[in-house]
Amino acid sequence: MNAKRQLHLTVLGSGSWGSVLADVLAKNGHAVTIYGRNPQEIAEINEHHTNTHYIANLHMDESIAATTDLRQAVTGAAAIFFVIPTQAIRSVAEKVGAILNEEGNRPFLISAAKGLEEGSLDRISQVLSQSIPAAVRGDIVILSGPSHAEDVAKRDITTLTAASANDDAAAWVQWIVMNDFMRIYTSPDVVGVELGGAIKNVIAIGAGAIHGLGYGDNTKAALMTRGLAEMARLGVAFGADPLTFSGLSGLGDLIVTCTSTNSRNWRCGNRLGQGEPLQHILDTMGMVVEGVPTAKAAHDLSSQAQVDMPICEAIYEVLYRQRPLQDSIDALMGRIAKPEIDF
Ligand SMILES: NC(=O)C1=CN([C@@H]2O[C@H](COP(=O)(O)OP(=O)(O)OC[C@H]3O[C@@H](n4cnc5c(N)ncnc54)[C@H](O)[C@@H]3O)[C@@H](O)[C@H]2O)C=CC1
Ligand SMILES: O=C(CO)COP(=O)(O)O
Repeated sequence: MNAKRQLHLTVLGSGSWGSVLADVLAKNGHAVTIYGRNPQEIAEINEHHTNTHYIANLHMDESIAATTDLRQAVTGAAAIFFVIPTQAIRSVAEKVGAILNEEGNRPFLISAAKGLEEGSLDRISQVLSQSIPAAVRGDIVILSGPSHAEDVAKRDITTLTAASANDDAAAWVQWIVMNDFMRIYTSPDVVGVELGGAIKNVIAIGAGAIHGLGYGDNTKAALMTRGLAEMARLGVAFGADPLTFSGLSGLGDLIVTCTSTNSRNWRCGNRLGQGEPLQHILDTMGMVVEGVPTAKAAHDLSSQAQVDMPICEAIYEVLYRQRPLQDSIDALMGRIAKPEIDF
């Protein structure tokens, strides 16, 4: 991998995915800076090359420079990876935009986060393009797919999709991330890739919840397959290619998130299914559970666009309307009979 030309790449977010992605990029031969807001964690990365709260057993590449200084992090970067929770992206991106306006390095912007912004209901590429003017940045690329940080840290073979309106930008990201255990595909379908990554987190809360309630494999398969139909229906309403949802950022990520105890969304659902209150789960998870705010945004978006998403709606009602889980499941099963394919 060291045959690649060394680029200065910046990762914003020193949580589990940011730390592992920074490590992959550094091991690919690039000069990587990671930005975080927690001084203790940044000091731990610089001094011990670990980030134990977020990712156990990872010895990060010792060339990685960690900083709490956003200006230092983004100045001179060829690309900036946004790997912070969706709801925080706009505020960080606006600060990045102001810095780039003065520095003028015009980096590519890569989102590796998955969610919809509450209130605006925007996808992350929309948040980035609104917050950072086109004159001070390169193209926007979405990097998404089945990739639990814990498994990537172990160099488990992992596949992702790099999606951009500009094929060359997607191919560039493919080139900088790909190595002997990371295989990256490109896609022009930004809307489909982003909506798949966002909605699979909501469905994964449902998958955890049915597990916590004691349902078995048939129910899990039903939830995942009908959940996939819902994300595709939403995507098609916003111009996505329905085939994208059978790809890595749709079905692929749905599989990994709905079937793994590594998933924070699955774990949140599982604990809900066992009767724990949502707020207590969120207060003690210690990491982001993207499906919770995205369930609210998906509820608002599907209502506005008049897209039928009964499973996501049931999960929204459990999370935000205190509807008992079993009652929501019974209501789903009591719906009118219908054909399977109904775009
Ligand atoms: N963990 C994983 O396996 C994967 C996560 N993702 C996505 O990546 C995004 C980040 O997830 P994780 O790293 O797992 O979350 P995490 O909860 O492990 O870490 C989040 C990090 O963001 C930081 N942060 C939060 N608000 C911030 C702000 N305003 N400014 C600066 N930093 C801020 C936190 O301090 C923390 O370091 C999410 O959208 C997630 O869905 C995508 C693929 C894999
Ligand atoms: O997106 C992910 C894996 O691809 C991570 O999912 P969780 O946020 O549920 O852990």
